[in-house]
Amino acid sequence: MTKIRVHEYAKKVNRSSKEVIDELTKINVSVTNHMSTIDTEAISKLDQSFGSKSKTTPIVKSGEQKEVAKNSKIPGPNRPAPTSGAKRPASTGGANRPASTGGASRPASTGGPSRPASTGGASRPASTGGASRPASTGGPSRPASTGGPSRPNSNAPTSSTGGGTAPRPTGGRPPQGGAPNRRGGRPPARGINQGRRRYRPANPIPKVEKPLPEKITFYESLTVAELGRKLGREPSGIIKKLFMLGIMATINQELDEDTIELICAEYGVEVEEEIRIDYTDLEVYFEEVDVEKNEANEIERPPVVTIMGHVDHGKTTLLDSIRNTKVTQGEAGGITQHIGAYQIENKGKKITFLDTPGHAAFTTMRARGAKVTDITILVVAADDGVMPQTIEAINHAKAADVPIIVAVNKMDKPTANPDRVMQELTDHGLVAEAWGGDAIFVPISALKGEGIEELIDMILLVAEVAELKANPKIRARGTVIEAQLDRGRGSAATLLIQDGTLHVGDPIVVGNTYGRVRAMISDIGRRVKEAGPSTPVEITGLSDVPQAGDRFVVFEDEKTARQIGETRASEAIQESRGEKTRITLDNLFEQMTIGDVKELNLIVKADVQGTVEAMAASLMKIEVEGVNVKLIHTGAGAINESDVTLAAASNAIVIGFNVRPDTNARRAAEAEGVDIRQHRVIYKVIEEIESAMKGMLDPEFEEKVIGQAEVRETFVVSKIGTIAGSYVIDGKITRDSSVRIVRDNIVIFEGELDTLKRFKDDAKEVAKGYECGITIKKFNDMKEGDIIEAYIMQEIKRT
Ligand SMILES: Nc1nc2c(ncn2[C@@H]2O[C@H](COP(=O)(O)OP(=O)(O)OP(=O)(O)O)[C@@H](O)[C@H]2O)c(=O)[nH]1
Repeated sequence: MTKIRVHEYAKKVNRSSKEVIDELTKINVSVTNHMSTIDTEAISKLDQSFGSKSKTTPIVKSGEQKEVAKNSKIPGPNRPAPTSGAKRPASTGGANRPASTGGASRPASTGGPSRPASTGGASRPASTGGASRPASTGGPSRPASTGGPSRPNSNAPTSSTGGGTAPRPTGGRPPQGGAPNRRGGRPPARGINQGRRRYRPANPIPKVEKPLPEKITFYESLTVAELGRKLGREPSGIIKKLFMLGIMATINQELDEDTIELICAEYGVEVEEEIRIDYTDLEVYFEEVDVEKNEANEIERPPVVTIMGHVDHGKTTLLDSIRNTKVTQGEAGGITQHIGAYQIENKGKKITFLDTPGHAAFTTMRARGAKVTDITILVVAADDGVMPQTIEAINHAKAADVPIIVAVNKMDKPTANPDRVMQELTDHGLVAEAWGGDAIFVPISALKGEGIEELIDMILLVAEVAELKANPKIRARGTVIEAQLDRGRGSAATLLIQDGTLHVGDPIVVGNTYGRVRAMISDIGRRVKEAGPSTPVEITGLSDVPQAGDRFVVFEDEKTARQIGETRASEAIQESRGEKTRITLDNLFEQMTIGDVKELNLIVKADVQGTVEAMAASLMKIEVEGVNVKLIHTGAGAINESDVTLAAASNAIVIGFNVRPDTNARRAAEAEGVDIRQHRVIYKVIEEIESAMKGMLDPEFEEKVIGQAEVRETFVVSKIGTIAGSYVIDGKITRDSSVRIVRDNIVIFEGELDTLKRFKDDAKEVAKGYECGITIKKFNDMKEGDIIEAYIMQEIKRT
């Protein structure tokens, strides 16, 4: 036998390594620890000493095992040396033993065949291994194996006994035979093992818990299992803790931030929520500017001014007046371009004016998250005073936290009463400096150009106080002021650069579209190569038409711009689809007829954003017997495939004003059966939509003339009235028809037929070529020659 290690031997004899070491010490074999090797001599000595004290296998508590234990005390010659690698296959234990008789019925064990050595049952050969005892021995046929642990060194059977030649008899014993013994046990045999340490391979090793991390991070939420993994703890432990906190959770339950914090606090672990930046969110780049503001590179930037005020108070006149006095003076030869904003220069300082007066545009932009305006000019006509839209404008400016300069206009008018304006504005929190407040009031006459200089001075003053700064050295970012589809140039968008400098050729993402700045045109129609902060420029080169108020950001390279642009575009489609699902009804018309709510979903596309808004406003005003118009999507630009997809899913009609569907859209519309209406005149759109809406109304009735009869004679009968003796000249006259009396091509009466008779009998109907007597409800003035036109109201579907 070759050398084996102490622990291997210990395992073999079911002893602890320590016991073996002690025994070795007793027999003067020096070993250091359980890994020390022992030689054959030592092994045989140990065999001898352990042979008499050998344990049974504790795991197998069957009678058989006990028997083995007994047998093991008798080192028989046939006891196999514990060298075999034969594993003990799993089995049902003493299945082959007779249950009822237990050991008693068995022949004396001593007469049995060779037994395995002290390894007990474990060393018994497998029944199929040919190592079993020969059946002829008449010995108790032991179960081949009992499910004991496989023992690497368990003995090979004593093949000398002829094992393997005869199959092990199994049939003779009831399969469950071992069970009662197992349960009932054999106390005496069991006693053998009393007081001995047992080998318990199944003993759970006390788990050493991993040290807790100092800190964990998470993004948005974690499931119990994920939190367990992060903490290095079993989910069951976390579930228990949650339970103690009154939260019933399962392993896959998502835990919110608070719960995660609570659990981590229980473990004394710090938590931090990860912040992931969504690089497709353009706002990120605006915030980035704030964070990365390099003051050294910052320069003063022109203020961006919006003019607001009540209708007819002179906003447009003021904008024109400023533009005319300042732009044309400074930029000789320039041709004013209406690109949605313009810049003036005064005493070396620039001011940018947004060209769309009124707070609607201002608010639209703000609603899109764009803060563009630095200063608001509130135009109040001195002869009219504060009006509803003046108040609205004040509120909008206040909500946006934009300083207000009051331009008291029409001062040239004899009826001008600036004091009244001041007085009225005081009620709205605008107290003039002269009255102890801090609101700036400038009396002007937009028409005559008076007071414009002072107004501009005030704008510059307010701008100075506001310390408006920007860094021209960074990549440009800002907001779309206007966008439209230009026939020759494609998508054209006026951008207001709010930070950085925009160059021709810059890769840019604008709203949900992207591209490369192909050309830039200034507000005076000049081609420019670059534009700095607060400058409005019209650019071309975008893949689609963005919307007013969309943000734009220039990227380092075109690839990034394209990726971000495309992602944003597809996300926008997803979003609109999501919204559409909420408002979409599988069958709009059906829903309308059954349901109380009647809605017509519309998608409006036009060449210019302004037209889109105008159309949207007109469409929203349409009222056809309680049917509501719902604009599910609007935009400037050609009707594209995504519009059609949206329409198809939401049962919407697509209206194109001055725009046509592109090829893909046309194909999709055909495939999906989407109705695209194209128009060039707004009222036509409205008219068509109205008729479309009528198609959704409850069924309408239409008059259908079914026949005509000519009055040939009249009879006046008391109690009945006038009977018209008539001849049906066309179609038929039915008793339930409505009638109109036509005399000399003029309808003189409309009403109901009362009686219809053929001779003396009532008739249901009288056909062409027959005579009949007709009386009409509430009409007796029939005359010869009158035509009685019979008609019915037929249900029709209005189109
Ligand atoms: N007398 C006088 N009339 C003015 C002055 N400013 C504007 N107007 C006149 O007032 C009318 C309305 O002026 P707009 O500039 O169109 O007013 P608005 O506020 O732009 O009007 P909406 O665009 O309809 O909101 C026009 O007839 C102007 O000529 C002014 O300073 N003095």
